[in-house]
Amino acid sequence: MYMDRRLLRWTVPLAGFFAGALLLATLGGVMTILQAFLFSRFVAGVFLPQSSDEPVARWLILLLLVVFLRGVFSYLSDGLSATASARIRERLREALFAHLFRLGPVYTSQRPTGEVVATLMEGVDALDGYLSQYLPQVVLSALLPLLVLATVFPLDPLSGVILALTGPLIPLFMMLIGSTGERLTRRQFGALRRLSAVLLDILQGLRTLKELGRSRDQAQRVASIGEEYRKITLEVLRLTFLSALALEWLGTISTALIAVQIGLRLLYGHLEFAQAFFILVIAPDFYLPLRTLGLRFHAAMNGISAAKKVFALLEEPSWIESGSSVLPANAIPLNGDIHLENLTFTYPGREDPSLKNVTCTLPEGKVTALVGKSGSGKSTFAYLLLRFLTPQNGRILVGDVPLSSISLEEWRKACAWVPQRPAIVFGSIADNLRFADPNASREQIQWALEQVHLWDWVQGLPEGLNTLIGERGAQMSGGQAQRLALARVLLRNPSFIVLDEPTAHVDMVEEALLQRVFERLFEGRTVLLIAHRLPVLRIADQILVLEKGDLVEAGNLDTLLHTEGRLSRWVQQYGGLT
Ligand SMILES: Nc1ncnc2c1ncn2[C@@H]1O[C@H](COP(=O)(O)OP(=O)(O)OP(=O)(O)O)[C@@H](O)[C@H]1O
Repeated sequence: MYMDRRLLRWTVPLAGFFAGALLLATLGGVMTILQAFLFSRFVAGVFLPQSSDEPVARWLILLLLVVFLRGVFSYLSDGLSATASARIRERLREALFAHLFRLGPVYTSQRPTGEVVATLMEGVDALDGYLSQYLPQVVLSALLPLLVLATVFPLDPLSGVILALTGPLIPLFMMLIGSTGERLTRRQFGALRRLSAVLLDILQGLRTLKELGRSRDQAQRVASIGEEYRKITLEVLRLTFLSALALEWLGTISTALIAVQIGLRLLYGHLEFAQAFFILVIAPDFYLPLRTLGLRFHAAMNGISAAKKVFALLEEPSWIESGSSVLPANAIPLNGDIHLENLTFTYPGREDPSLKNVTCTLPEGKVTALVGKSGSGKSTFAYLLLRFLTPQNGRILVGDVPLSSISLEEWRKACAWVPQRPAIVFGSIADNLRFADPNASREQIQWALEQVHLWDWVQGLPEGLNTLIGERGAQMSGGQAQRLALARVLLRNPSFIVLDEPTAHVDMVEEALLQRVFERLFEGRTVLLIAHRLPVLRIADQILVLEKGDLVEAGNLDTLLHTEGRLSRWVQQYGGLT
């Protein structure tokens, strides 16, 4: 039988639900046998003259009661397994989200978002068929036929032998088609993930694609993956229908075998009518759980393929150490100079380190700018400080305390990161600010917005702070989105800030506004400013120059400009600091 051990482990905390569902389904099975018995007695009572003194009305009332109870047991059993499945999926999704947070932005940025979303949404939902239908059915398909067999054998051993011999043909058939089914569903799920990834990428980059006139190519790309998905889905459906047909056929032939031998023996008077009729009525119910297992097998295959992807993501090793807090929380210095000592980092799968033996200090309360050509290691440097990555060699000290001994949670509270395009989530302006501090009062929010010169704008909006801003801040300009992100930083009041040149994509007016915001924001805080343009260096107290992962220059702007080095050469080559 197809089982996934890792998924089974997740069912353990809800074993009570599954046991309840199985118990109720077994009671339903007992009701099925009783129903067949009462039905055969009722029919015998109505149609056979020698049974005229049979309490027919009583059989009928009992029969109706049993049918009702069977329905109730089946409803409750389905409800319990569906609830267990929903809870497991909810917990799995929570665990996946938590793990994605642990993996951090470096991991998510190198995976297609659509693929991760498909695993989180469709992938986890695909487990439902496995958990709520297939898993209980595996047990029931062994239990219920045994129950029927135990009832039929004492009544009529010959029919019992035929049932016992034909029953295993169904699981045998399922095992034969199992590997083909598994291969096909794995391909189907893979195609679905690819389709989701491509669609999301296209939607996110639609404007660029239109500008480049490449939207038609992308439509063809979607069409070709869609076609691949259609073909594989049809193959899966063909296999599903063919196997359903074969299972029906096996069940019907086996029931017919029972019917023929019972009919003949009835004809020659070797069997009583009520007994023969009972066996005939109950025979299909012997095969039913096995056939149902066969039909649910495809849902299970889907679930197993999805489980592989879900657990692959869940077991993805993190590049971040959580850090063990050796000091009491109030004794951890979350400010002080930040020292980097011989820091080296190589991305998994890469040969060359992206940062080589870097040693420097970010002085407390000062602004350090980081410059270097694209790919020189600026983001890697920042990610190591933010602990999105853990260095393979060297260490970072905050004051005298190694960063690795500070708990990740404490450190994250002390840091703020403002990327070039900050995340503005769909929700109100207030929601976007409370992202940083869920307990922030209206006054604090107003204060933060005033500091970043957004309060007048917010007041002019019809719904003020409750105005909805779209995904990626669709109704805000780039500069306003930046300032909203800076208001969040103010609310959090961190001691260390990393900014990835926030003025890179804004006009001169906005840049001037941002400069004023920076003055207030940087006051008394240690700042690392990744600079992509030279004018921004004027704000910095210290400049670090990176080249291919090496720290090649460090000093203040005047010193570096008057030294023959990279920075002065770049200023001469690419324009001044205006
Ligand atoms: N996730 C990753 N996996 C493997 N290699 C990576 C990864 N991220 C960055 N690199 C490599 O590490 C080196 C430094 O990259 P990094 O992003 O730190 O440079 P950068 O100076 O920030 O560049 P940019 O200014 O273009 O953002 C580059 O060679 C890059 O290809």
